[in-house]
Amino acid sequence: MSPILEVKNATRRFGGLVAVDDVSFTVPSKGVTAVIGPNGAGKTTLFNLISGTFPPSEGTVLIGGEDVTALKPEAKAARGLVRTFQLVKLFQDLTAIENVKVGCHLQTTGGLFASLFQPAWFRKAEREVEDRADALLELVGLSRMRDSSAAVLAYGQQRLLEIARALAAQPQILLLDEPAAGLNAEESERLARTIRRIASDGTAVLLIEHDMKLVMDIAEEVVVLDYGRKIAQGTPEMVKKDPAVIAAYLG
Ligand SMILES: Nc1ncnc2c1ncn2[C@@H]1O[C@H](COP(=O)(O)OP(=O)(O)OP(=O)(O)O)[C@@H](O)[C@H]1O
Repeated sequence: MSPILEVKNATRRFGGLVAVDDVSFTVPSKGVTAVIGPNGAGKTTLFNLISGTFPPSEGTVLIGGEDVTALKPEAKAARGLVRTFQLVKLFQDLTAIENVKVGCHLQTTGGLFASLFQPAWFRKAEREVEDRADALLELVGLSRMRDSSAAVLAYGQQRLLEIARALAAQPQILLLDEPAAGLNAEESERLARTIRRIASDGTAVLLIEHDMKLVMDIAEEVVVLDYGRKIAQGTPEMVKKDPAVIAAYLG
């Protein structure tokens, strides 16, 4: 399968510190790829340079074969790469459905004129957006919280809602930053099912995760970082047995 995302020899320095050191890997256009590694291994930095928060000091990032290394997050989103954050960034005063609709509206056009005068085509488009947002709430198991404001949702529900909103932009590749952080066992299980569904529906998923069980359950491919370097890559079974990985986690 041709890769949707390619990271080639990516390096990121902060002063004298090499946070990401000559890392290369590809993400196929379907399935779940995970990046793991001990604290400070460089996972967040790698995510930031993939999503465009800042560029790598050296190396390239390609989406669908196009060099997007220097592009900002919005420009990368327009090319199909969307991310969630370790800390939830929802609109707390909006309801669950409204938050997802905001994600849909990043794509739809119409503008002020249409929203004021509501011509038939606009109302139809609005209905479609609403239906899509409802389907996404269903996917993440939040239909019953549809009209509750984001602020009253439990933390785990907010994390799932953030994923629904990211999916509303119909990304080709979804970056999830520690999606299971702070979730209880039941919520993690729901999350795992949701991520598998997303991936089997044809979106590539790249995630950073500390929860090993989740990674082992859902990832087809695992990239392991330690001190900024890629020390292993392979199936969960392979990396679990890799002596370098075991040493990194024990060390
Ligand atoms: N903006 C920055 N300025 C200076 N150093 C930084 C910056 N961001 C990260 N670092 C350093 O780069 C290294 C990698 O950090 P990073 O947050 O990417 O690791 P991580 O694998 O995501 O860690 P964790 O699992 O704890 O979130 C660390 O030593 C960190 O202190």
